[in-house]
Amino acid sequence: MNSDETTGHLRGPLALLGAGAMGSAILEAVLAGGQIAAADVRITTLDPAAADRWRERGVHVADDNAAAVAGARLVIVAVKPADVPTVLDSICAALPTDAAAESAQERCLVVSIAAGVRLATLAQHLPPGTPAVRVMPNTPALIGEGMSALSPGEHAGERDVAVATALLAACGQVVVVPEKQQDAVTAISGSGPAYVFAVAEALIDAGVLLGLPRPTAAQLATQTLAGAALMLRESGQHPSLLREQVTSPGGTTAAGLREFDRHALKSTIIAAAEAAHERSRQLGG
Ligand SMILES: NC(=O)C1=CN([C@@H]2O[C@H](COP(=O)(O)OP(=O)(O)OC[C@H]3O[C@@H](n4cnc5c(N)ncnc54)[C@H](OP(=O)(O)O)[C@@H]3O)[C@@H](O)[C@H]2O)C=CC1
Ligand SMILES: O=C(O)[C@@H]1CCC=N1
Repeated sequence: MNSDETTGHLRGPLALLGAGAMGSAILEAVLAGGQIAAADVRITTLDPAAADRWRERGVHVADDNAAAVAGARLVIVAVKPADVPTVLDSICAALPTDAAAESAQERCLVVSIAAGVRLATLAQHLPPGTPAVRVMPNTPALIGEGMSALSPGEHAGERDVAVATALLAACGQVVVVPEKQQDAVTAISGSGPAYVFAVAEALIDAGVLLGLPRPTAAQLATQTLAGAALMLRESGQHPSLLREQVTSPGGTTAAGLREFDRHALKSTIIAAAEAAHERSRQLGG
């Protein structure tokens, strides 16, 4: 197997195909958590500056995707959804075939984080029997505060799920969901950080409009979002209850929240999630 069940350490080599925003965030988290050593990681990138930065960190930058995955025990596919079939086709010959992977030690688990791309599509472009897991992570993985939902494919066993879970636990919280829920997950936690950052931007701009210096507005908005999010998580209370505690009778919050209702904020957020859900379905073809 490719994870130590007692320590959660991953056994390399690990290949990361697509060291962009999300792939890099996962790699940073796994390296920071000590789940794997940099020397056990291979990446591919066309960006010479990024290649130099990773090399300085001790990560091996392979010449191409096939070279990166040769002998790997864990492959993370983090390219754009449309590029997944081509990338898988390019590594197929470098992966163990079902017959060749005689022991669990030799199995190579493929983890795809591509939005919308279904397990059936992964299977079509991988050697028969290759264990695969579909995952939807999010960028707070970079600081170990991510949310990942994973769905195991037909050939992924308990040990493969344990390996994927060990990988993603370095990034934050992990849940296992049926694949049919992945488009909804993408709409909520995958895209969710962007919704929150958009709210942060609006709150900062509002502070500036009301006369605050921008750095002060940014500090107030950032700590308010962080504090509220932590309170929500740590109290376990329903958000409506926490909102009521802020809303003094006849006070400022009620006046502000009335504008949320007037401009249909809740419907807007639901519509945004529905649009993201639909886009995830489209990306899956
Ligand atoms: N960003 C996010 O919050 C999340 C993203 N995802 C998923 O992660 C995947 C990547 O998204 P994101 O990180 O945002 O996108 P990026 O564009 O930042 O990353 C994609 C990376 O893949 C590289 N790449 C392109 N073609 C190849 C190839 N043939 N071989 C190896 N690398 C290649 C790109 O290099 P170059 O730029 O040089 O073309 C780029 O570095 C997507 O499938 C997305 O759905 C999932 C959850 C959240
Ligand atoms: O925007 C996207 O398509 C990716 C998937 C979820 C977050 N970012």
